Amino acid sequence: MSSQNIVPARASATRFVVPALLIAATVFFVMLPAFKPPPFFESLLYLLFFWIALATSWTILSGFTGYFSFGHGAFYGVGMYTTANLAGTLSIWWCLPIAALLAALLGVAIGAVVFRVRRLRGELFALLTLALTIVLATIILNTPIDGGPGKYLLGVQLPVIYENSATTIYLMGALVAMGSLAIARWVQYSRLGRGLFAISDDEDVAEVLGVPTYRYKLLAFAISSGIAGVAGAVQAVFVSYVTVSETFSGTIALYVILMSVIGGARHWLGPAIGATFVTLLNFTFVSGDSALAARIVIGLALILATLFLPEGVVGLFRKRRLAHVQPALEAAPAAPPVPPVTLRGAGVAVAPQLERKVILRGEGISLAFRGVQALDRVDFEIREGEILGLVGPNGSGKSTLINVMSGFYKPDGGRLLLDGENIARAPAHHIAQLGIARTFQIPRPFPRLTVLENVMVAAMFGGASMRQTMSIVKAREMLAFVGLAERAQALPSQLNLHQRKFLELARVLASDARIVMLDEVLAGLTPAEITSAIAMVRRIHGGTRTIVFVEHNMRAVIELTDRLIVLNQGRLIAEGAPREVMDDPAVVRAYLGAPDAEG
Ligand SMILES: Nc1ncnc2c1ncn2[C@@H]1O[C@H](COP(=O)(O)OP(=O)(O)OP(=O)(O)O)[C@@H](O)[C@H]1O
Repeated sequence: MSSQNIVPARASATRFVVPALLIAATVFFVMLPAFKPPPFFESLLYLLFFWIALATSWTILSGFTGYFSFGHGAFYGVGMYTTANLAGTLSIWWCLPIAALLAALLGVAIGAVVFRVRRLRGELFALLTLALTIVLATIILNTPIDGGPGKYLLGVQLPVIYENSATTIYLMGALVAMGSLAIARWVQYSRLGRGLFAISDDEDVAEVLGVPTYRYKLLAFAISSGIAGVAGAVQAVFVSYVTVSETFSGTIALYVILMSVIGGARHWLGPAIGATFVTLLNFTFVSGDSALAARIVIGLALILATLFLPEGVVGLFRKRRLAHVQPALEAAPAAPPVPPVTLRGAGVAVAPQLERKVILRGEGISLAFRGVQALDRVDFEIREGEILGLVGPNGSGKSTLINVMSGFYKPDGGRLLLDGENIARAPAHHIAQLGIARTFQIPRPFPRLTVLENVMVAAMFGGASMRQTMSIVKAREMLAFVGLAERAQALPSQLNLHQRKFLELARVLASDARIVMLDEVLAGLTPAEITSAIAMVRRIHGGTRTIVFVEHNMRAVIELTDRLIVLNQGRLIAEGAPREVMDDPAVVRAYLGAPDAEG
């Protein structure tokens, strides 16, 4: 799936083939009425266009971003009723943009509230959109927008472009469908798309890597609902009688989901393939008077697609491509080779450390989780170019502190000063863009993006803030650095734990972070892998990069770090040169679990 998202596929000559085909198809459909096809053919094509536009619009939000909407009928309905109410007084050419705008505004208004709440993902989001459709239908039914009996559009004057106004509707449908395909394709391969696919895979990680998740989701919602609005606006003229029961019936939402899932919801062309399949099937069976048979076949297709084609029909081609590179992936070494690096001896003179500039300072950082005081007025500083060890027994607050510094959690109290600016309440993506990057204790790669794409996201959205083409170069460079060049096209599930940890390292490196926070990067590794990982951390440091190193492996801590801070039960209990700190009686007591650990 994901290998088709990737930019290099577009960097070749084929980059221009698809847009040229889209333009050619648009010209073909616009010219078609000149050849006088039978009227039923125009109607059939119009229906096809309508479903292509609607299913494609659904995919931009739900397929790309992973926020499944069951309420797409609401945005389509806004478009329907915009035309139904305005077409008597305004030209249809005005109705279409107004419908798009109103539907997009509704999408943004809902998103502005819903996307702020982390909980409202998955099935909760789906239920909410369903509820929204019901609320909207009730409002429209009980106000002059509809009023109850429905709205007739028989008096609407449509410009005649060919011989009759029916062809004008066909033309509008063709343009909306082709336009929606062009927009979906643009979104998929753009920076926005890169962010949306990352959000779909792991929204929290996307945010921590620098993707402005809230803004991107709103944008996707606006584009998606805007297209649905225009499709509805044209459909109103096509059906010429608009009722609440028809417009807001669950069928519309169900059909677009069905079409997208069958065709492939994570690809711009997937919904169009699904829409073509379902519409033609419906047409064939209904014209043969067997609507029930059509439903059975569509249902079966959905079951088969769910079972065997999780990426839809488009996934068939994608799988073949991945299978093509599989032998090369298998041939790659199991563990990335790391050049021998001379480890620096333990303990570094304290005086030069103190002279280093403080780049991040925490003052009184506190955070409690339902009664558990994970961090209790912690004061600390991180100095430029040092490797700072952050240690402490299990549950002492190390990961929580990393989470606070990366913006993953907001502290209850205290200040976090980066070059003097308080970033304690800044969004995580902003902190990433300021050059603070982190790895996760248990690696969290984007599962459906390739290894290369995973690193590209960090290069594009982190401190480096690169353009997409440059991010490929950077990602390749960083994968080579950590020894994963051969695995660039693999999916993270094809990597072992050691390699997944190195993938996380490649991500923080690609982001050009000033401060790199490594959360238990050695946990779960074999002794040989630990040696290679320690060498890698040393190489990443390169004598200048600032690293915060959270670790339980004391050999590694002593070997690597310039300075240590020790947490116990959320409090900072010691700070200083590694060996001195480890000999500190308070630290010894904390590790041995003595009750008076604060000593
Ligand atoms: N999201 C959360 N919800 C509730 N409690 C939490 C949450 N995150 C951390 N805690 C609690 O906060 C305390 C500190 O946890 P934290 O994970 O920061 O410790 P740690 O030092 O990283 O531990 P370890 O070395 O085992 O990873 C623990 O008591 C933990 O249970």
